[in-house]
Amino acid sequence: MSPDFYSASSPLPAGGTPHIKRVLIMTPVEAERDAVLRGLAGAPGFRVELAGVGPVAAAVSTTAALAAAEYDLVITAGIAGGFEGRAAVGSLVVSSEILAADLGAETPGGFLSLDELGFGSARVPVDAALAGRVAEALAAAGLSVSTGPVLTVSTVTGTAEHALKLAGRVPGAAAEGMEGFGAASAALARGIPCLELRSVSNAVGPRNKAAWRIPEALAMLEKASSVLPEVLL
Ligand SMILES: O=C(O)c1cccc(C(=O)CC[C@H]2O[C@@H](n3cnc4c(=O)[nH]cnc43)[C@H](O)[C@@H]2O)c1
Repeated sequence: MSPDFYSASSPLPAGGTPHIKRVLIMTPVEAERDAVLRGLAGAPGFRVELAGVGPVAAAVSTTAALAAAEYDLVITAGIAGGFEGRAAVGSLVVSSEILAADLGAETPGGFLSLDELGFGSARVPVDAALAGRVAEALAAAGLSVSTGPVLTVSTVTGTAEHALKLAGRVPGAAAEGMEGFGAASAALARGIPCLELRSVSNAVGPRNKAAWRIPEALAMLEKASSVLPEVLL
């Protein structure tokens, strides 16, 4: 998708998205759900559900939510790690694709993804036009946003070496979370488009609890959520 970084001067296409009437937003935990709900401020057409933490919990809970009601779009929304040079702490990331970065096999020659192994796919595509519209709307609201692949991992990255490995494995990797691929796989199974919206609370890399900015990331997630009704519905 181009451009990868959006500015407030990017043109915003007018109106919502005609075929989207009901949006399911999955958040890992309550604090993220509450931030999204505050941002939506009761806008009709949205339902916010808890995904749980990790890809399996997200897949199971999203599958259940999609069985209970009809939706036209599934969004995973929450805080995340941002890759250096791609998504700074305090900024937002809209997924250009959603992938399970650690689903594959380690070999003496390096990591092989599920796709390379021939066992299916560890990637769920995202509608580029939709992701672009959302990113442009967030930028037009004055928020700092980039687009790029959002990685789903089962283990939070905790070293610079592993962060570099992931960035090398996925060119343009923007953010790392733990739920997107699970929710996206549930949506894909029903033929429903999906998106991931992440608010960066920490850098992907060496563990540094003092540098986490969780309240700020939740505040940014709330602001981002307030933009969704005008751009999606
Ligand atoms: O203990 C740690 O070092 C640590 C560092 C970052 C995040 C965690 C979590 O347990 C939070 C998991 C939760 O938040 C999302 N999240 C936030 N930052 C990241 C990250 O850098 N990498 C992966 N996931 C992250 C995630 O989606 C979960 O919902 C612990």
